[in-house]
Amino acid sequence: MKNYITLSDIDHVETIIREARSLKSKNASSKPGKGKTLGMLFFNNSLRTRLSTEKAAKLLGMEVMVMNADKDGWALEFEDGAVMNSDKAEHIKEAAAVLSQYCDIIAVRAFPGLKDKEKDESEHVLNSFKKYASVPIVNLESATGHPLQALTDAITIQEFNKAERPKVVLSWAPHPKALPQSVANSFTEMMQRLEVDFVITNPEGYDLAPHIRNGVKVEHDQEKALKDADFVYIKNWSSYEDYGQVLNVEKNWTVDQAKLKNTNNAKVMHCLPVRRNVVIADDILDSENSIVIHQANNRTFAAQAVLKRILECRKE
Ligand SMILES: NCCC[C@H](NC(=O)CCC(=O)O)C(=O)O
Ligand SMILES: NC(=O)OP(=O)(O)O
Repeated sequence: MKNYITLSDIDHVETIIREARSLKSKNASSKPGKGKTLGMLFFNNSLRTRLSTEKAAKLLGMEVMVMNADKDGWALEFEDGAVMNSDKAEHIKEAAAVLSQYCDIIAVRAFPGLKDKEKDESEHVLNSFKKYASVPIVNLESATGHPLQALTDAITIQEFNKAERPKVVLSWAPHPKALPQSVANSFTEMMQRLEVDFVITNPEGYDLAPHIRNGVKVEHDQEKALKDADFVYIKNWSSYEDYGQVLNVEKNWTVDQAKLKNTNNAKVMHCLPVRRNVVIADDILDSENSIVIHQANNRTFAAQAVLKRILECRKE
């Protein structure tokens, strides 16, 4: 694996899930990261991604440097040929080249602006790092995807699954802020690569991008969609059609125990952080149905499997 920017960087999803689970089950003794440095740049807040990726890198023997790039670094210019006489002090060309001398892998979190669809879809931040850095790039959640989260989610579903072909439902939930589609996008892409029956449920106006859905069934009736579900993944995202907007939704989409009634005693997942009683009710989060804490733990092993692959590829 050269980079981990989108799920398409994984050839065989089952193999890397197996590897992550095996890393989880034993204390890694080999340290393929010895003498190597991971640099992590955050343009947005994080708890899990930041700490689980740092932990994963250290388990592999790596040194880790973390920077809150939005607060502590120079404001970066990404446009080629820009006349930098305003607020941007440093160009990505220099920043990425310099970082590549300090780090063996660069990991970046950069959410979408949610104003300009084309700009967000071009993934200009991640792709500029890829273009101007000379080391591998890892996506820590970008404008359109969160592939480390999706790998975590696949591991978690496999661990809890009892059915031959489980029914997995991605259910949109309300949120006061406009959030990225990234988590929902990567989860949707990942589910298409697993042996599951996958359904998305969201209000009208909230359908994910057609190239992400790729023919996946969208059921606008949440109750219908949840019927017989084995796993319910709950997540808010802002509108794709009315790009980045929070639309008026009449029905109550918050998931609570009453809504799980017709499921197959579904396990409930969320990437976290979750706003209690807006996205998911307390009566789920504090119940046996919730596997969100277990899921968050798997972030470490997903990151460990990905970093290990990248380190091994660099050695060849
Ligand atoms: N990586 C996990 C989720 C990150 C982000 N959530 C948030 O920004 C929530 C913030 C809040 O609840 O105010 C998202 O949905 O993509
Ligand atoms: N799930 C996740 O990415 O969490 P953080 O935003 O806290 O990193």
